[in-house]
Amino acid sequence: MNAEQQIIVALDVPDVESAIALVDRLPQVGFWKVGLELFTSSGPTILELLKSRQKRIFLDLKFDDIPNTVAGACRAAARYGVDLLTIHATAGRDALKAATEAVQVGAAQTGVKPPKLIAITLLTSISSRQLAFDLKIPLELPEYILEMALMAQEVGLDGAVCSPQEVLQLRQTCGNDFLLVCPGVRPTWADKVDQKRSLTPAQAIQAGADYLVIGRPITAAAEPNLAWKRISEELTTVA
Ligand SMILES: O=C(O)c1cc(=O)[nH]c(=O)n1[C@@H]1O[C@H](COP(=O)(O)O)[C@@H](O)[C@H]1O
Repeated sequence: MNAEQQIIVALDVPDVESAIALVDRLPQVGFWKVGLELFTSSGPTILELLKSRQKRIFLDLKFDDIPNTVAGACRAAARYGVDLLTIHATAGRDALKAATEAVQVGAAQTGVKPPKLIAITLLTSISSRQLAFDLKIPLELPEYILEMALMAQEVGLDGAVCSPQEVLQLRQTCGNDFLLVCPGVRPTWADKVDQKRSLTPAQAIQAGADYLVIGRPITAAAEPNLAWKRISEELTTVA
C-alpha cells in the first residue's frame, strides 16, 4: 500500500449532494469516511453512490449502547458491505463481543465481506485535563487508551481508533496485525480547531498508523486538490 492509500478523507458535510460533489472533485481519493452528520442526513444512499464509484467506505457511526442494541446496529451496518465500522470501547466488553459476532452475521445475510470493527479508545477532541476533570477517569491518558485498546483486542476486534500521539505505544503493545486508525491529523499549515492530540501526517505514519483520517484540512481548504497534493507529498518523505 502506498502512503496515499493510507489516507481516509472524512466526508463531514450536511447532505448527499455536497458529499458527491466533493467525491467527484477529488477522484484520486479511494477511501472515504461517512460519519454521523452525513449518514443521519442521507441514510444508505451515500453508501450506494460511493460503491458505484468503487470507493472504500469507513462507516463511522461510533456505536455506544447496551450489547443487544449495539449488536442489532452492527448487523444492519455490516449488511451494507462497508470496509470499516466503529464502536466506542466504553460500550464495554460485552457490547464489544456482541458487536464482533453481529458483524459476521450481518455480512453473511447479504453475502458481503464483514467490515473491520474498530474501537474508539478516547476521542481525539479530549485532552488529558478533560479526561481527569470532566470524565473523572483516574488513569493517565496514555494508560487509559492502552487499556481500551487491549480490551478491544482481547475481545477480538480488528483494531482501534486513537490519536497520532498514542499510536507508537499501541503499535508496540498490540502488534502489527492490530489496525490503528488515526484521526486528529494536522499538517503544520492546517488549523487544529477542536483536535487536542494531533501530529502531522508524516509523524502519524512514522509512528505506525495504518490509516489517517483527515477531514477539514482537505475538505474545508480553498483548494481541496492542492491540500491533498501537499499531504500526499509530505507522506512520500516517510521512509
Ligand atoms: O472515529 C473517528 O473517525 C474519529 C474519532 C476520534 O477520536 N476523533 C475524530 O476526529 N474522529 C473523526 O475524524 C474526523 C476528523 O476530521 P477533521 O478534524 O476535520 O480532520 C471527523 O470526521 C471525526 O468524526
